[in-house]
Amino acid sequence: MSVVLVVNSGSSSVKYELVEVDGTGPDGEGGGGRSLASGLVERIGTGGGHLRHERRDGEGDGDGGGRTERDLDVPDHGAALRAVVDAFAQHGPDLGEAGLVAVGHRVVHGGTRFSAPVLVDDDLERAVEELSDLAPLHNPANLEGIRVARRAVPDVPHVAVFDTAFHATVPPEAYTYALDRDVARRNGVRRYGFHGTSVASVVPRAAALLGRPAEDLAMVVLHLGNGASATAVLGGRSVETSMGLTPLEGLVMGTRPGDVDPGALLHLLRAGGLSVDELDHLLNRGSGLAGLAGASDVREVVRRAADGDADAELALDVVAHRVRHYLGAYAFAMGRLDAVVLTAGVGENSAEVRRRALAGLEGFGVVVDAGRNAELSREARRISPDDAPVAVLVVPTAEELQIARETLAVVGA
Ligand SMILES: Nc1ncnc2c1ncn2[C@@H]1O[C@H](COP(=O)(O)OP(=O)(O)O)[C@@H](O)[C@H]1O
Ligand SMILES: CC(=O)OP(=O)(O)O
Ligand SMILES: [Mg+2]
Repeated sequence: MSVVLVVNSGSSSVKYELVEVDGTGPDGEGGGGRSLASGLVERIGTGGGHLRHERRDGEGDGDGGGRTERDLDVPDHGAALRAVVDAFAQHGPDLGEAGLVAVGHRVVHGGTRFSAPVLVDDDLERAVEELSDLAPLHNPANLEGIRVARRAVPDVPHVAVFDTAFHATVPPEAYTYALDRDVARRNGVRRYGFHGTSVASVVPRAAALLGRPAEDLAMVVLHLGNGASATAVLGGRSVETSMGLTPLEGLVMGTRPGDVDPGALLHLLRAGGLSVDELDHLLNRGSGLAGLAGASDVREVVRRAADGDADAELALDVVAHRVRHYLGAYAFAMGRLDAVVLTAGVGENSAEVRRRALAGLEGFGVVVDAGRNAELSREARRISPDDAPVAVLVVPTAEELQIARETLAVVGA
């Protein structure tokens, strides 16, 4: 039994989990994990942050058993991480007594240098910083998390687990952009892909649900959260993915547009009068659902659409249209399709987005059973009819457990 603290710093949130891992077998299969505590700091940098801390080790304080919630000011990810450390100190479990063997950190961009998890040191911190330009919503947050956590928990090794790593198997024809090859090479312009740890965590669960080895399966994994991506997974390996050099490409997201004609960006710079920084802000924070419908949270957009808001209605249709675009492309890229796997905040919870995205695909064997789709469940499950040619599965992402396992593999505990 080994206890690992996992820190998942996202664009506007920090998720964390204290996991007891039993066994470190092959990726995704080996041993399960028991969550001792987990939590979330959200709405970072908005002036109205919120912390939820939950302990599941049977201990606990206050009326809500092991659950504590409070609003607090979290101007940045450093402050969020300090709040997390405080929450453990105040409400437990005590990190000093938990038998912690390592801290695992999600790092979004690993560039070409990191295709596997590595120990954190000052050099790694510098590398994460240098890649910040390519993941401005994520790498700076990841780095702040690492810095605060290293100071707060200095006695155990810290490990960085990269979103990009799982996509190291994508072949050259899929990661190469058809730019001038010298310009592209000099500037390191190629597809990397992200959300890889999440995808790696759902593939074995999907295979188990189907009762077939992942090696035999062609799946498209739709990670639909605040960021969103599609990944073609053939024989258990990533062969194509929708995010690119940066986490801007591909599907429509909470505040990011996904694919846009690059000519439109030149036009905005030249004729639209935007500065580079304004364009950066537009693409990373002012587009996607927020840009189309005025709200980045799918729950809010679905509410507005139900109330007859035409912008919200169109936004959901654009989201669905782009999902189908990638689904079709990846089925053809793989030459077959056994399963569509939905995961992350939206994929796991929004029956409405699932319904819209997969509507009208019966001719290709993709069918969603309305009753199964509407069921509220936290379990991995099938939402297609049992006899449909393509299985449609909802599988909760186990990003934190996956990071814990990969962290343990690095520290050899
Ligand atoms: N019950 C729900 N119904 C619909 N959408 C939900 C629900 N819960 C969460 N979401 C959506 O999930 C998104 C967050 O997904 P998540 O995977 O946690 O993103 P991230 O890791 O990028 O912060 C929210 O923006 C929200 O739109
Ligand atoms: C890479 C990425 O977009 O991550 P997230 O969905 O956590 O923002
Ligand atoms: Mg996420």
